[in-house]
Amino acid sequence: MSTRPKIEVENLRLWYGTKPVLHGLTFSVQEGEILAVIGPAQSGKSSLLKCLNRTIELVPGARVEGSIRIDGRDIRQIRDVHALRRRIGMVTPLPVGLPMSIYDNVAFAPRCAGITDRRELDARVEECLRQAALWDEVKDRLHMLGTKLPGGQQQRLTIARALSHKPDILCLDEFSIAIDPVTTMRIEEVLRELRSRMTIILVTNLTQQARRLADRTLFLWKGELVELDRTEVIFSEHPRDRRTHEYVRGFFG
Ligand SMILES: Nc1ncnc2c1ncn2[C@@H]1O[C@H](COP(=O)(O)OP(=O)(O)OP(=O)(O)O)[C@@H](O)[C@H]1O
Repeated sequence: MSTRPKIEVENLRLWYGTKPVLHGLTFSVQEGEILAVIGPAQSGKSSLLKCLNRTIELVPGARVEGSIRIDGRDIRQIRDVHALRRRIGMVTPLPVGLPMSIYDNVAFAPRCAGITDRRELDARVEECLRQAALWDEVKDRLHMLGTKLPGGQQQRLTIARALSHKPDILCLDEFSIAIDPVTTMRIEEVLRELRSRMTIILVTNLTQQARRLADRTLFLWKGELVELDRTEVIFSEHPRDRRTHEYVRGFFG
């Protein structure tokens, strides 16, 4: 992990209509680290991810204050919002396969980016499916409908699609909610492999998943950043805040 901040969030506030949801978050994410964001339901974890890729702008009535910088640049100043979103791969809780073949699911973004050469596309599809630990299972049926895959494979296909943009940041929102423990472990291995190449933000209700994977863990509670520290500190007997201790021990959630 480098010590260069990839993402710098400063005094980030969010409202849906008049309802305050994020209350002035300030933190940074280092290049090449896995940062876990944990917290009970409705704490604002998914909303935070939406602020990062500016999809929050698609939510009627949402208002954002404060700043987010990626590689030192304020994301509000990025004119081409689609270019920003391509840099940030997003994996949602339930797999969202496009109604097309496995191959086309992964080739979709590169084609949109203008790649037409078949060999280049083949190579990109294979690379992304390998990175998502899915290649060996699907290489002989790439032209099968992606949505026909079982849930765990579909979620890995979603990851392959997120990687097909060649993002330098990968955000995962409760990626294991609909998949079995064995597939979850495989994807966790994939994330450990990917961390050397990209910065990863992992939103999870599973505190033990954060403990297994994250370099640092941020505890969000009712839109407030309660504590951010190295994961072993957050899960130790003595995190800084009593609420962190109670949450990770399962006293509330
Ligand atoms: N589009 C929306 N319009 C209005 N309120 C919303 C919207 N999306 C989320 N909220 C509210 O914002 C708050 C934070 O929700 P968010 O989904 O960000 O939390 P979360 O920590 O990701 O929760 P969960 O773990 O249940 O997914 C909740 O009170 C939720 O009801």
